[in-house]
This record gives sequence, structure tokens and C-alpha cells, in this order.
Amino acid sequence: MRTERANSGGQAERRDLKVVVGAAIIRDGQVLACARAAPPEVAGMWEFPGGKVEPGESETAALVRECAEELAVRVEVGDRVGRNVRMAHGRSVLKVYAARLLHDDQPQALEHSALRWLSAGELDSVTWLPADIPIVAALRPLLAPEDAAR
Ligand SMILES: Nc1nc2c([nH]c(=O)n2[C@H]2C[C@H](O)[C@@H](COP(=O)(O)OP(=O)(O)OP(=O)(O)O)O2)c(=O)[nH]1
Repeated sequence: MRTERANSGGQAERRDLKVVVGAAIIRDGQVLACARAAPPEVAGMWEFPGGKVEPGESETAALVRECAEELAVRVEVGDRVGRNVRMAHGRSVLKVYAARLLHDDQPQALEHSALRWLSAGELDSVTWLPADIPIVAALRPLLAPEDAAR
């Protein structure tokens, strides 16, 4: 995405803002959380499946592609969850969308070290990447209050 901002001299300067999209895949009132396998600084922290939107690609198409690459699932992308979260000193922005699995596809951890389905009461049981924290708060009301199996 191209944006403009004023530099210290008050002049507008162009810069590229990278968009990272994440899918909050909800099934039976639980959201799919994914543990990053790399890089080492964030390995073991939890995120939504997704990644960078490629040039010319829509955010929806990027989510469909990333979910297929990372989890081998087909998804339908729904509404935005939470706000835009600036990352990397403002050079990128995280946007999360609700999504649902299609055709009874079962997620596989092709690129993550673990996958977990979390109810609202379980959202705090994992350490989320810092940018995800405001998104997780917005997600909470969309989920079942607790693990239905308990
Ligand atoms: N996918 C994803 N990335 C997130 C989340 N929260 C968060 O801070 N990030 C950060 C981690 C990374 O710095 C960046 C996304 O990078 P990525 O490695 O997943 O992107 P990608 O799949 O396009 O990977 P690559 O082509 O650059 O290897 O956004 C999240 O919930 N999901």
C-alpha cells in the first residue's frame, strides 16, 4: 500500500506500508491459534495464520493463499476483527479477518510448531505475538465462553 506522511521538514514523503493479514479461523466457538516455528526471537509465540500481502494481491486472496500454504485448508473470509495494528516501527500493519473452514478441511501444522483451538476462556493460555493482543481482545466476544468439553 502506498501512503504519504510528513517528514520532519513538513514535506510529504512516499513510503511503502507492508500489509500482513491474519485469519481468525473460528469453528464451534473456538479460534485456531498457531505457534510460530521461526525465527528464533518469536518461535513458540502464538499468532493467526497469515502473512504478507503480495503486490497486486487482495487481502482476501492473500488469506486464502496463506491458509492453504500453512494449514492445507480452504477458508471463507469474513469480517474484520479488531483494528489495524502498526508493527515494525510503523513500517507494516496487521489486519485480521474472521474466517471459517470450508468442506470440513482439517488444519495441519505445515509451517507452525503447534496448533490449538481456543475458547474465549482459553485465549490467555498462550503467549500471543505483541501485535495480536488488541486483536485477541476484540475476538473474545465472538467465541464460546469456555471449552465445551469441560
Ligand atoms: N502471520 C502472522 N504474522 C504476524 C501476526 N502477528 C504479527 O506480529 N505478525 C508478524 C510476524 C512477522 O513479522 C510478520 C508476518 O510475517 P510472515 O513470516 O508470517 O509472512 P510471510 O508468510 O509472508 O513470510 P515470508 O514470505 O516473509 O517468509 O507479521 C499474526 O497474527 N499472523
